[in-house]
Amino acid sequence: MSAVYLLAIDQGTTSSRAIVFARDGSIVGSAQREFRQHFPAEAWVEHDADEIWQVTLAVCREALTDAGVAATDIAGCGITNQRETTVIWDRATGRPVHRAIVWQDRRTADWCREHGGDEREGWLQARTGLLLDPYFSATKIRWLLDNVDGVRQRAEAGELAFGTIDTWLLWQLTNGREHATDASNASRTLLFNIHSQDWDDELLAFFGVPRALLPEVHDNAADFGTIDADHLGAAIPVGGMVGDQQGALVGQACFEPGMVKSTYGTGCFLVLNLGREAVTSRHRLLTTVGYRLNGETTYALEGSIFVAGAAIQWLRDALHLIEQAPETQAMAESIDGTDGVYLVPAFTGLGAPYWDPEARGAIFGLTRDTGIKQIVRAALESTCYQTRDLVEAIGDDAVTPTELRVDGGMVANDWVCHCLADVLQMPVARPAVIETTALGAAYLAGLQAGVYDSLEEIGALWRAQQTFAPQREAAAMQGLYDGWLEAVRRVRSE
Ligand SMILES: Nc1ncnc2c1ncn2[C@@H]1O[C@H](COP(=O)(O)OP(=O)(O)O)[C@@H](O)[C@H]1O
Ligand SMILES: O=P(O)(O)OC[C@H](O)CO
Repeated sequence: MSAVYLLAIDQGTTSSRAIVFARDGSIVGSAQREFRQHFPAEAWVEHDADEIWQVTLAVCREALTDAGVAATDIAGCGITNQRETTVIWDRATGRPVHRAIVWQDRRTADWCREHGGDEREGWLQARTGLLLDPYFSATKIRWLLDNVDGVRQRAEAGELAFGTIDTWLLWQLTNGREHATDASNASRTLLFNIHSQDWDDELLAFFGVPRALLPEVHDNAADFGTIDADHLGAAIPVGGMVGDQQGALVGQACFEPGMVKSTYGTGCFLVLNLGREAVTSRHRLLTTVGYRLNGETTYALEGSIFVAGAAIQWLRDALHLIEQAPETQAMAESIDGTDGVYLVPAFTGLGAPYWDPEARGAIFGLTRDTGIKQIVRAALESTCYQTRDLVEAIGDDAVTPTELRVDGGMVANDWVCHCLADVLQMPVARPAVIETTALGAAYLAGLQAGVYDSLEEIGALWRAQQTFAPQREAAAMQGLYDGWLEAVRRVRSE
């Protein structure tokens, strides 16, 4: 019998990746390509959905070649994606009516402000677990319906389809046969009721979105159709679909309530498994679908920090204090502390749990002795302090985790992992397979294909590459964290 492989498509904000995994979760081959970012106006961000499809198809082919695996040896494909990003296309031609509006795009901020208010926000949070914010898909769809010629009429006539990027790729991969999404992606639109697990007519009426636009919503491991043989050389079933942060929750095998993962890329997304209970946050964290399997929903609480690795990019590209991100490790290690220097990277406001779009970044505590190393270390520390802000909030809303599973480009930095363990006063585990998002999608496809029988079987495959235990004293860390809270207080707009 030939070996069994799984193909994961990871369609991110700046690049598409495809990875071929073996049954044990090891990587056999991969490929990655970046695509163009479009910034047509201040705070607007768009992607060309056709370009996304083309680069994604290309990396799938390249990954199979890199792995030396034929499409016929792939038991199933899983798709994971940048979430919320919105595409509307013509069902007859498969052509988008406009460029995709990306999750980062803020063009609907005024609409959100005008239609918000405590009562309305409470109503939305109770149904969707989310906030009224341009981040989510609903107001992006509305903008397309209101601003692109003929789109509202064509949508109402059933001629058009809406999808997040998972749905768009599935449509293309199946040559227009499948118009479907999964519960985790649907739960990021503001149109999906996370309790009834269905599109919600009252939400659709509020945002003015015709139901005819919407895809079917499946479990995360389900029959999503089959990739047409002309794309990859043989028909491949699509058995898994999941938003990327929930994909990492699965890839990190956080299957028990109270388990939490945190992904450190450009920003940072921390996701806690809530089990069957859709806890409502008092700290403006998001209640979302972690995953839905066999019709049973596991909920999750999510906190997002806008700037994590992006602060390191800023040190490199704007301040020219470093040439490469990995240099920051030795610089931080070479001093005992920042001598009271704090860097609050609120470049685009503050995310969870503050949600203060008007706040701006600052560096505090500068003296004649402050040098590059102190500023670099303060930038790394800011990511750890912001993680503690989120952990404190989820502890108050739900449960304080006992361990943090981390992934993403920034945790290649050992010093960051040590610092996280110290600031959180809890062990920080870095897994052997760092591509957790794609791995999660592959696992879901493997569940559907019968490669795995259960989440327990998948959980047993998870291995820590290294676990970092707290080394510095709790009292000293509390003192440093108090200094951070004071620095945040000083940058806030209210
Ligand atoms: N050794 C390192 N130390 C600190 N930051 C790092 C290191 N390596 C990468 N980074 C940061 O991690 C980010 C890249 O991580 P990645 O997971 O690829 O992000 P994304 O998927 O958001 O593009 C960059 O912002 C970079 O500055
Ligand atoms: O593509 P990423 O990794 O930046 O993730 C984007 C998130 O899904 C947005 O919610």
